[in-house]
Amino acid sequence: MGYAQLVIGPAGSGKSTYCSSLYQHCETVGRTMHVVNLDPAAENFDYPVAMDIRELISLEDVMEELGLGPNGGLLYCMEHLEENLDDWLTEELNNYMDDDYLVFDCPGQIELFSHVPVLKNFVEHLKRKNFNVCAVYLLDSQFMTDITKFISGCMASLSAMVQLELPHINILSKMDLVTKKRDIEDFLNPEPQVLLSELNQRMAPQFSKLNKALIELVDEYNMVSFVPLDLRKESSIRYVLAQIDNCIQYGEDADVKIKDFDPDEDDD
Ligand SMILES: Nc1nc2c(ncn2[C@@H]2O[C@H](COP(=O)(O)OP(=O)(O)OP(=O)(O)O)[C@@H](O)[C@H]2O)c(=O)[nH]1
Ligand SMILES: [Mg+2]
Repeated sequence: MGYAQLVIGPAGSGKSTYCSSLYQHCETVGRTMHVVNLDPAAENFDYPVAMDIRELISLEDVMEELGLGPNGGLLYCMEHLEENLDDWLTEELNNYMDDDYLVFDCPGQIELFSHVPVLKNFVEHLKRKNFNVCAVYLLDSQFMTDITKFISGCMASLSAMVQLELPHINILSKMDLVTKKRDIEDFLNPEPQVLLSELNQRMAPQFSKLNKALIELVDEYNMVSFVPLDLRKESSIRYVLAQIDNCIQYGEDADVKIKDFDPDEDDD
């Protein structure tokens, strides 16, 4: 059994920075994990790249040879990845062993996890290869400062949740940029009634029915739980990682193994 995080979220939400901070954290605590680059447009990395989509296909080539723009080119690259799951990905995954922990740094184009099936098929492939996978959805705390942005962030996260059908953890990134902690707290543990009245204040009266339906949706799916992440704090990274590990049952088998090798136990 392998373990994997699929790190997704809008462009610039801090996915690659999160991956590299997570990598450093794991180094510090003596834990092995591998970060995989799935962004064909990425150029600079703050983490050692364990697997790299750019070895399969280069965005530059695609744009040049097919005359595509950056976003169309990216979709082409991802579809190419989808077509190569059985050979390229399978071969790459063969380099990893049973208990390995992989973190996939995904591109930020939102259509990848809301419209096209590539990530869904990618995840299905990982599952077939015996990986426990969790979606880690990053949302920039800077976009959580008012109710309309909050709702829009929730909807984007929900669309990924519905598409991928994975255990799903929402993370509020860049908490170091939040100066007024109280503004954010309203959104970390929101009261549906408070959200609704704020939303009604912002929107014209004819939206009140829609507002009610949206808040009910957000409330019922219990998707409003965002875990704050402040990369300056080791304790914050540790907490986020523990939540995710729990989600993919990482560490549960390890406990059993430690027991198996208990030196104090008689092996008669
Ligand atoms: N202050 C602060 N800035 C951050 C943090 N995380 C990321 N950033 C900055 O936000 C910008 C985008 O970060 P990335 O990690 O590249 O974001 P990304 O989600 O990988 O972006 P794409 O791959 O382009 O979608 C960079 O300028 C980062 O330095 C954080 O925790 N705090
Ligand atoms: Mg990135």
